Amino acid sequence: MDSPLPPRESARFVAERSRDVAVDGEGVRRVAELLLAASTGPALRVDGWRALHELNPRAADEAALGWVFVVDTLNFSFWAEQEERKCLVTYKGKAYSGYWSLCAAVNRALDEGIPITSASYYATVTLDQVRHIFRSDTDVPMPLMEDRHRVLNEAGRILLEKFGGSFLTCVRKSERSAQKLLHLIVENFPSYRDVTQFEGKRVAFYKRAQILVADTWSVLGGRGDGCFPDIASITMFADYRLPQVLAHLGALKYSEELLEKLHKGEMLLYGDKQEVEIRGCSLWCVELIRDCLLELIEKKSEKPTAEINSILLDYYLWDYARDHREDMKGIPFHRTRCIYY
Ligand SMILES: Nc1nc2c(c(CN[C@H]3C=C[C@H](O)[C@@H]3O)cn2[C@@H]2O[C@H](COP(=O)(O)O)[C@@H](O)[C@H]2O)c(=O)[nH]1
Repeated sequence: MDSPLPPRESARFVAERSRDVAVDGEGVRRVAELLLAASTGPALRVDGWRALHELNPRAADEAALGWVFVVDTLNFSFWAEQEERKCLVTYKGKAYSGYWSLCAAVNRALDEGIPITSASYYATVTLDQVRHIFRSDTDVPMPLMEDRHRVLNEAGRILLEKFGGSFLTCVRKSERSAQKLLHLIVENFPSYRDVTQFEGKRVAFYKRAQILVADTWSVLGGRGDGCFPDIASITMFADYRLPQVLAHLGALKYSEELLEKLHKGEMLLYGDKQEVEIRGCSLWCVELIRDCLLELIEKKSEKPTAEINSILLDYYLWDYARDHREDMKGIPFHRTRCIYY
């Protein structure tokens, strides 16, 4: 079977043919201007990954990479049916929701002496143990618990068989190429194969594989095994939060028909035409924002504190969405239940 279009080309293909979602040029420019103001600050830097997020590993070693691998293997589908009734995990006195509830549960397990980041453990962890490790403080469990159990066993078994149980071994096989690491991940780990089709073409957004490469780069601070000269070839990660914040900021526009569907909370299936249009246009939108931002920086002839790439823009916008949850209430996110994002 022919290999799918890579993420950036997939996004361009979808954006050029999309009918219910469109990138707004004026909105793109406004977001680029918002990011320009941040471009000299701590946020748009690889070190922000650790500095701005207390749950991320403090170290930059093999264990920290093991943490990143297991977290990104489970980094999907945290949205709650009802916003006011959701999974919460309290860690060191603070309650975390969504993606952070996953990180809090992993850290809580490690503190309880459960080796949840060791492949030899999660390759054979049982469903009951997974339910205990990712238990919620509320009566609302983390979504897709059975899928989480299945992908954990699968990823653990493959990491043991092919990489001696160490994600660092997989990273070193990439020989410091982000693209090679991306392909090692999707070729070896089936749950990362975020591939669908649009108008007869196979398209790949590889959301969890790309964020795994990005988090590998981040946890290693872009140094040593994490020094990827081609890291700028990684695009934003097509999840359900970025489209929402891009629509909120006016860079993405939905058709009336789609907006009505989203407001009603209707589910979109993974691979539905409109779901692919939302993800593809969001990815393409961030590529255009990056191009516009680099032009603005050039004009201001202000040297950015560090290299600006789509990963850092994504992280910034994802954090922005977290910090502006209230303001974004009027803009619905799309509801898809899957293991890919
Ligand atoms: N585009 C993009 N999507 C991201 C992330 C993250 C967290 N990663 C970084 C963030 C801080 C650390 O530095 C991590 O490196 C999670 N997600 C996705 O969001 C959804 C969960 O959202 P909510 O329900 O609100 O928690 C779900 O699909 C999850 O897969 C990101 O960064 N970008």
